[in-house]
Amino acid sequence: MTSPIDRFRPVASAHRTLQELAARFDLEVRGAGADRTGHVEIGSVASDDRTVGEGELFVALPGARAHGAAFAGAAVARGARAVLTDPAGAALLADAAVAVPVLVAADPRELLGPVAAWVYGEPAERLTTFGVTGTNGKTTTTYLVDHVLRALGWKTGLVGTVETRSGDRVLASRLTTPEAADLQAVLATMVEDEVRTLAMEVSSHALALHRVDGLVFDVVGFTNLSQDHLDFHGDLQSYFEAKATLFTQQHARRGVVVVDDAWGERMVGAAQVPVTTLRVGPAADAGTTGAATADWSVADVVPAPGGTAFTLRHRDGVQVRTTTSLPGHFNVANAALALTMVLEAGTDPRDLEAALDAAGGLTAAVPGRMEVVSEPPHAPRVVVDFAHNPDALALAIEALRPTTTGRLVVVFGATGDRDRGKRPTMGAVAVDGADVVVVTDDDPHGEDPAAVRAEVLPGAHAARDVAAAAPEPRHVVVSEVAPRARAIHDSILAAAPEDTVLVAGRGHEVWQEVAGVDLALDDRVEARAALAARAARSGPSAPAAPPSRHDRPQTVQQHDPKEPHA
Ligand SMILES: CC(=O)N[C@H]1[C@@H](OP(=O)(O)OP(=O)(O)OC[C@H]2O[C@@H](n3ccc(=O)[nH]c3=O)[C@H](O)[C@@H]2O)O[C@H](CO)[C@@H](O)[C@@H]1O[C@H](C)C(=O)N[C@@H](C)C(=O)N[C@H](CCC(=O)O)C(=O)O
Ligand SMILES: Nc1ncnc2c1ncn2[C@@H]1O[C@H](COP(=O)(O)OP(=O)(O)OP(=O)(O)O)[C@@H](O)[C@H]1O
Repeated sequence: MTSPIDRFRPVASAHRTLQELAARFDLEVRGAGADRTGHVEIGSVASDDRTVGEGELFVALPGARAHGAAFAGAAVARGARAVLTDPAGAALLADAAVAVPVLVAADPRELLGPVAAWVYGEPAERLTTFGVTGTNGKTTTTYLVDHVLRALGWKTGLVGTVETRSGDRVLASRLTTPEAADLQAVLATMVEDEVRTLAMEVSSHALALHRVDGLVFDVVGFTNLSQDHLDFHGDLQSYFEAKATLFTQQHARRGVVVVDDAWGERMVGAAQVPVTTLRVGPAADAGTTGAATADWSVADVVPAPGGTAFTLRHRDGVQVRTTTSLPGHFNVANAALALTMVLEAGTDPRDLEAALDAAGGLTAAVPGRMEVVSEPPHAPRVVVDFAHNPDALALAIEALRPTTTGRLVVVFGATGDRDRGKRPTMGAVAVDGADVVVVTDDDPHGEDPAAVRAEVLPGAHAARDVAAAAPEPRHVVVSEVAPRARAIHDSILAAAPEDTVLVAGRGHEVWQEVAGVDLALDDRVEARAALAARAARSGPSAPAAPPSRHDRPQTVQQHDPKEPHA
């Protein structure tokens, strides 16, 4: 039976028997056919019944919304030959009299990765693997690692928020870091596709939920830590601790840590694997602040044709000079981290510099990350970015300020049903950096969009009043406009050609979840429609404006990459 959810799955696999599986992982066997496990072969593993194919092991996990055992019957109907579950799941299956053997473990979530890796023949061992964690910069750094590896001539694989790629084959991602069974199937597919390297994002959710168990990365990287995801982790310390588990022998052989913030220093202290430090420093003093104490530092950051040039220098004198086309000082940090990770994997710095020279520098385009939709002189500069927490929003604004000759306009909202604490702070940081702040909706999910905006606005209003009363007053305009497409449209139409309009928070996303329904909404599409409307307004020779959807959002099927649901 074909899978209703697209995913990578290897064509061939080791075909282990249930008897071998039970012996290898010390599993109790119950249920129908428990005495014939030596004759039952499994070729692949799934933890969601909607992805099950013929001859699979279905791992039924207890979850926040359901117990996977509730879907075991459907999984067997789709071809599952056995079920692995916990004692509670086994009890449910005994009642349901499921017609296949049931393997029982105390915590099958912890076993899922190692079991899948074993079934697929430990594919990660045949790849050079890079894992990136941190609050901001995972996607960008992962793309940059991939870009560097390709420049070096490797056939590469990539796993992250935007897409999953095995060589030239691409699927849109549902989670930033896939569930363990799906991840191991991706790795096995990459081995079949003769991919040699993996660059992958590792979210804190993935670490807490054992999605990367069974995978030991050759090199892991840490970008930074700031407030996000506290709805899941509770507090920053727990969030940090989840990230820190990546820097243990269970998950990594060595690590690279950006030590620009205190969390980086703490990560070095917490790491249980050898760690190399990288200090990029703030834009003003890159390469000087604390550079002497870090293994690698960044120096000589200057504007260059097509981007920013910088030197990554080891304290023993070895260095690599290159350029990145991605705007913003934080992207120099992402680029430096990507280079350091590749160097830590054993690449010769001279080979790296030569490969980057031949490739024209770090020119990776990252969808929805500081993506420039239009440039002056005839239209305002419009930039779509994924910044959806206070730190990222502040840095995205800061990155655009030096090159904005007019007003800096920021259109953004906060996510519903997620970390409420960051809402007023986002309002405040937007006002601190911009001239015009338009508060709109992000993904409201199940929350009333107006109620989410009402928690962002007090932060914006308070910061606006402080700015107006300062010795050198700034008069920031704060408004509330919804729905989001209207906010984008109105802001672009109102902007002067010398202004910059930053549309922040949703980046590459193409669905907006409102009251449990996903609406088609792509900030880049809306921005282009508004730009075309501007062009049509300013002269008869201008191209006709495509219709904007801002008054009539289209209802579509469920799928939302940032806050996905299975
Ligand atoms: C907190 C969290 O991450 N939860 C994820 C987790 O949910 P859960 O364990 O509670 O599972 P559940 O929905 O109760 O279902 C129980 C079991 O039944 C299975 N099931 C469920 C329904 C069904 O029809 N058939 C079926 O087989 C499920 O696959 C699961 O194994 O497993 C589910 C199945 O894979 C995920 O959909 C769900 O993602 C939730 C919805 C989610 O949005 N996660 C986000 C927050 C997330 O993980 N984000 C990070 C990135 C964060 C960032 O840095 O921005 C990510 O790595 O993507
Ligand atoms: N090194 C960085 N430091 C701070 N902010 C950054 C950094 N890199 C990117 N950002 C900002 O964070 C946003 C998200 O970047 P990116 O998608 O690369 O990070 P991420 O860690 O994958 O995010 P998420 O976990 O939310 O998917 C960008 O759009 C940009 O505004």
